[in-house]
This record gives sequence, structure tokens and C-alpha cells, in this order.
Amino acid sequence: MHVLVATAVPVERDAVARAFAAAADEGRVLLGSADAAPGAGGRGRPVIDLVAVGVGPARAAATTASALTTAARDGAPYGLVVSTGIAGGFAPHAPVGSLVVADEITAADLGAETPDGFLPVTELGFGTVTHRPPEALVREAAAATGARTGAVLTVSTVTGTAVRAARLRARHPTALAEAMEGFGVAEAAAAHGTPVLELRAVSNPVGPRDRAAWRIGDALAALTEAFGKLTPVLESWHPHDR
Ligand SMILES: O=C(O)c1cccc(C(=O)CC[C@H]2O[C@@H](n3cnc4c(=O)[nH]cnc43)[C@H](O)[C@@H]2O)c1
Repeated sequence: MHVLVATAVPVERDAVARAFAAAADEGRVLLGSADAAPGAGGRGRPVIDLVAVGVGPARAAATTASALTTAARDGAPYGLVVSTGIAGGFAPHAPVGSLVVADEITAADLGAETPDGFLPVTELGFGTVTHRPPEALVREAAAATGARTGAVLTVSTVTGTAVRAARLRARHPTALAEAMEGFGVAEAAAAHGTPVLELRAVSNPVGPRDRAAWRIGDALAALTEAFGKLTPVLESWHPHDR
């Protein structure tokens, strides 16, 4: 299967690449479709492309859509897109250093502010705010990595107060993490009919802005460990295994 792994920035991409390096040396994955033989990517050895798609939902959607379109045009369409990277965790549900797999990828600030609070675009009669990854894949990814499963929220503005963190959790009671790309990646995948997964490593608590509380190195290490465990899941999963 041909898999696109989309991170926001190169340092996250490189953390994932470290996980696949060993599997590539053992011939269990093929990194980079440019090196793939024609027709590679069927069941079995996954052909994996790692792309830093940019920070934020808009840039992530545009870059992901471009990669999906190019692969389809070249006759090697992706069977799965994985949005991954660091994230804020909603304490105590997703502590710093923990892993979260999204059973729901939701845009949390796509809508309108009203005197009665926030209204998502879906309540304004437009579009969508949620994408759901394949249930079997979420189960297998969580079992393989030890990740918690729950909603991962996509925001364009990082939460910086306890009030906003509480409001987000009140609107999304299964939310475990907050990041900035998953919904954009999922929208691009949906436009191509391609399943999506979001796996996040928690680098900081969602809430009052405190950069001293960040543990980006620990989160990147957790990301590398997670993708090392995810390889067998990618080897055995097929887009029709919904
Ligand atoms: O300046 C701050 O206070 C601040 C706090 C948390 C995160 C940021 C970022 O700019 C990170 C953006 C980048 O990392 C992902 N990420 C990591 N933690 C969070 C978070 O708490 N909320 C949203 N996104 C987060 C995100 O996906 C971006 O790629 C700044």
C-alpha cells in the first residue's frame, strides 16, 4: 500500500523517518515512492512517503491535496494518509509524553462566534467539521502503539487560556488533544476518497500559555517509538479493511 505520512514541520518528519529507517533496512517498508518499482505498494510492504506539509489547516490541506493529486496522476494513488506530529493534550486525559489516535478529527474553531457562544459551520448549514478514521485501523493503531483514542481537535489558534481549554472540552467531551493540521489533511484525503488516520504525541498541556511546560523532545521521541510499532499495522492494513 502507498502511504502518505504528513507532519507539519521537518523535525517531526525526521522523527518519523528515524522509526522507518530500521524497517527500511530490513526491507519491511520502502521509504519514498520515487524509489519504488512500478506497481509497488500492494498488500504487504508499504511504500511510505514522508512530507512536512506546513503548520495550520490551510497549508496542510493544500500541500496534502497536491501530494495526493500528483500520486494519483502518476498511477500510484495513496491508500492511506496519516496526519501526525506533536500536540497539546487535555489534562488529565492525555498527559505530556502520551500518544493519541483520533477516532474523530474535528475542526474546533470553524464556525461563528455568537452572543450565545460558538456555532460550528455545520449548524450554519455549511460543510463539515468532522472526519472519522476507519474504526478497525484506529483500534489496531492504538493497540500497537499504546495510544489513547479520542477526538483530536484542529485549531487555527493555539489555546492559551484555561477558559478556552475548558470551553473546548465542554463542546467536545471526548477530546484528548489539540493540534493544527489534522482536519486540513483529512479534508484533502476526503476529496480523494482516501482514508485518514491522525496520531499525535503530546508535547504540552492545552491551557495557559507556558512554553516552559513544553516537552517537544520527549514528544518527538514518543513519535519515533510509535511509528516503529505502527509498521506492522501499515503492512497488514488495506483500504478495503474499513
Ligand atoms: O506559543 C505558544 O504558546 C504555543 C503553545 C503551543 C503550541 C504552539 C505552536 O506554535 C505549536 C504549533 C505546532 O505544534 C502542534 N501543536 C503542539 N502543541 C499544540 C497545542 O497545544 N495546540 C495546537 N497545536 C499544537 C501544531 O499541530 C503545530 O504544528 C505555540
